[in-house]
Amino acid sequence: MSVTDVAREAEQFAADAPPVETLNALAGDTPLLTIDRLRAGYGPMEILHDFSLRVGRAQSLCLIGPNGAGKSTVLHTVFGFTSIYAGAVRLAGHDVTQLKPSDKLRRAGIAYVLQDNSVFADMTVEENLWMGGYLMNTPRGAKSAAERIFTKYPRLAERRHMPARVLSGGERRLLEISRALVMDPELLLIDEPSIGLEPRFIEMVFEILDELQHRDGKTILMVEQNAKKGLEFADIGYVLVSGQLARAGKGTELVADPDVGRLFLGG
Ligand SMILES: Nc1ncnc2c1ncn2[C@@H]1O[C@H](COP(=O)(O)OP(=O)(O)OP(=O)(O)O)[C@@H](O)[C@H]1O
Repeated sequence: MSVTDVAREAEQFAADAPPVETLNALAGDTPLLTIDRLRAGYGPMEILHDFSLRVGRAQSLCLIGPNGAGKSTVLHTVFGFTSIYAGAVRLAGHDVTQLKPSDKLRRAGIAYVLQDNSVFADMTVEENLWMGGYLMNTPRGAKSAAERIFTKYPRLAERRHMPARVLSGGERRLLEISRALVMDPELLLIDEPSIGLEPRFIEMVFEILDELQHRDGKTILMVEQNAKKGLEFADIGYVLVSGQLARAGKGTELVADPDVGRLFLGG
């Protein structure tokens, strides 16, 4: 099948959006994040069209889909980086649609781990963590949060006085995730956790995410270019095509779905 055929078939796939009842059933009785009929984009350019999403407390949801489908734009929108033309974003029933990113972090308990390498390379590991608490009222709060994280991740503790630039790729990603944990968020938005990492570090990152979800009760909304890995990890998978929701199901069910496999998991 040619690339054009795949693209055409993926578009047809998108014409069949799942009903909101399916999204509700997947998220269970206590949705933490609810997105309803969202239209959002950048300036005048609408990227997400009538997009809805539900993820329950302490659940994980992975967005997959072709390049440019708008997966990262969903995360940008939840965090407050896009223009929202219609629809609503709610966290635990509270409307957070128009909250700015600093308030998402400080008041709503949403943290965002960016796709790009975002460590402050010339700062130490410890200083990077303190930066995660820059919105706290006192530096002491950030410092004690950093100590909590060092107890949890000895790998970072052993390197606390080293500049972040000397860390391996996996350690950098651990530091980025940890920095987002300083404010003790309830919802973690993670863009491409495995991008650019060697296989052994990919496993490490997914183990950390698993622990955050299942031990610490964090809710995770992520985008993952390694779609199979992301769907195997997540409770819920959504397939996004051209800014529209094309399919939603349990992650493991989507991995086993032959259409999803052929069109989005490389066969
Ligand atoms: N900050 C921005 N300003 C303007 N347009 C943007 C911005 N970020 C993304 N876009 C556009 O929005 C569209 C969707 O991009 P997005 O990054 O959300 O897709 P994606 O599904 O995450 O893609 P990929 O898998 O390639 O990362 C693209 O056409 C992109 O050019």
